[in-house]
Amino acid sequence: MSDILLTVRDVTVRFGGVTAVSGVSFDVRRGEFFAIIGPNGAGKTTLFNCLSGLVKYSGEIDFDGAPITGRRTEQIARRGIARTFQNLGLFASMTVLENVLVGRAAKIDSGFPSGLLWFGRARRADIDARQHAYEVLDVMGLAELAHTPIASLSYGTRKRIELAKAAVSSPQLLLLDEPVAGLNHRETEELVGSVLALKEAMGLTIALIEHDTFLVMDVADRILALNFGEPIGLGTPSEIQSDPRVVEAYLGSSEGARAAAAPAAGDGRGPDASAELRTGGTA
Ligand SMILES: Nc1ncnc2c1ncn2[C@@H]1O[C@H](COP(=O)(O)OP(=O)(O)OP(=O)(O)O)[C@@H](O)[C@H]1O
Repeated sequence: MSDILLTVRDVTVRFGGVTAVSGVSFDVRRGEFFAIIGPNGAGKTTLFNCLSGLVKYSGEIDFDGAPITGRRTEQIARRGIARTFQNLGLFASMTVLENVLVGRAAKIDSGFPSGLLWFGRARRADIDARQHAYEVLDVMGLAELAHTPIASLSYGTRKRIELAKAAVSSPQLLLLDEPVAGLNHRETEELVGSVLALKEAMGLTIALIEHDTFLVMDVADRILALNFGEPIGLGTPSEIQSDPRVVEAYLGSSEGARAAAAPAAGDGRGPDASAELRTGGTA
């Protein structure tokens, strides 16, 4: 089995006159925590939409040794790519467990004929799904909320339920689209803790889009930086942090790039732009 789970080769997306993603190539290794950063409009969400089969693109994407280019969203989900979105997709009147089980349904082939002919098997699948949903909630420390209606939970907890819903399909690759947007410090820590616990327990590979660069530098194994749809840097957090092109994109000036390349902060030669990137400068 190859060490590489996902390969993106020369992917380009155009919307009319706008090139949202331009010639992007990268690999994601099995078990890796991979992050995509970039200023507003850099093409991050569009790139995720390519991975989920939601937009048409030129180029090639392979997942787990086979092409997924041209595949429909449901086919890609069944192959093992799950995703959270920026907006919550939960049913407020349903319980936590019921919502999480909606995520499991994406994985199960419970078409009418098989449900009819294999009642015993379908019932078994339902029991297994519930058990697995409890296990996922338990890993996240949320099992006691299983029968609580979503409507009575805080926004931060709902975000974690959204995560459980994506994880319950036992994906190989979990795509997280700005999962901590709108969360306070404590809620952010809880959500990141849940992501890392799930990654460990389920052997997940994670790809994350995130504006909070401090968080990205803290959790990612490798980072891809985009600007105006183009890849401008790919490497470890420390490589990205000291990459003049990345710093320039964030600060919008070559002055920033020079400052980032400086050997140390506070040497009297200007602002420490790499510190800005480290501590969560606006993405
Ligand atoms: N459906 C669409 N139709 C036309 N243009 C689009 C569409 N979706 C995205 N774009 C444009 O493509 C570019 C990239 O957008 P995208 O949302 O991928 O960026 P992003 O990095 O995710 O931004 P943000 O951080 O603000 O979410 C932008 O110029 C955006 O306006």
